[in-house]
Amino acid sequence: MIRFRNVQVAGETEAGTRPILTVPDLALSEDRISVIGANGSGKSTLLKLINGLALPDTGTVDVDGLDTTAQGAAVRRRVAFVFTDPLSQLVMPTPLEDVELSLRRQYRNRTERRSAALDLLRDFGLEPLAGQSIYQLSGGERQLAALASVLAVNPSVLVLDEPSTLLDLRNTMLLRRRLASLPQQLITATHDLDLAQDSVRTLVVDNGQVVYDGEPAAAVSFYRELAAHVAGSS
Ligand SMILES: Nc1ncnc2c1ncn2[C@@H]1O[C@H](COP(=O)(O)OP(=O)(O)OP(=O)(O)O)[C@@H](O)[C@H]1O
Repeated sequence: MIRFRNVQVAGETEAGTRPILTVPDLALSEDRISVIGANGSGKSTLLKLINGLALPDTGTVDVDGLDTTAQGAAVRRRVAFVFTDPLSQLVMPTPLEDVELSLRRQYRNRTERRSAALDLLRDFGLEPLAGQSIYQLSGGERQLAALASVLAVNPSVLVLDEPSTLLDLRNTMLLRRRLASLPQQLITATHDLDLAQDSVRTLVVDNGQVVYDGEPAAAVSFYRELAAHVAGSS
């Protein structure tokens, strides 16, 4: 269970400090949650608060009772973050080495580690590409490799920040299928309103606040009306 209490995050700008996100009280326990909203509304900030990549200026965020400020390392062992651009995630030259790096705590023995890494890559259909340079992979293959690497540490929660933005339709469908099969709790920020509906609960963030929280189809309708209203008045 993820819990936000009296959370405020402020950002420094040339004009001074301004609020970026305010979340008075939010409990996230559903296994598939999506977050939608306009550019700059605060979605990434909300996601980063869940694994301590961003810390609240006031209030607290905790995951299964672990405080993200005081117990950040323990939180990050539970909560993995998948970035939009897999190249900011993949630190090793090949998918195999990257997954092996993630597995280094679980498998001290090199042969066992390699075999476990190959098993994981096989699950993602990436075994034939295990030794390929990450720069030679397609965007979709890279995103799946980043996902495999993140899952290697056995997180209980996966936070995904616009995971399909760089993917074509086929790879987006592949990613959606792969995500649907995962046992982890998934919290996904996205501009893809189909992907947003692969969830049981959707938060709409606007101007640094959660302005709608409910069933995905209703949340998407709310967001469409909000966007149309804003576009109409500008
Ligand atoms: N460290 C920071 N200092 C100052 N402002 C920040 C900081 N981080 C984010 N912001 C600002 O806070 C607002 C929310 O940013 P955030 O990245 O959470 O939005 P988002 O909803 O994820 O946007 P997008 O859909 O474009 O990715 C933006 O106006 C951004 O410029």
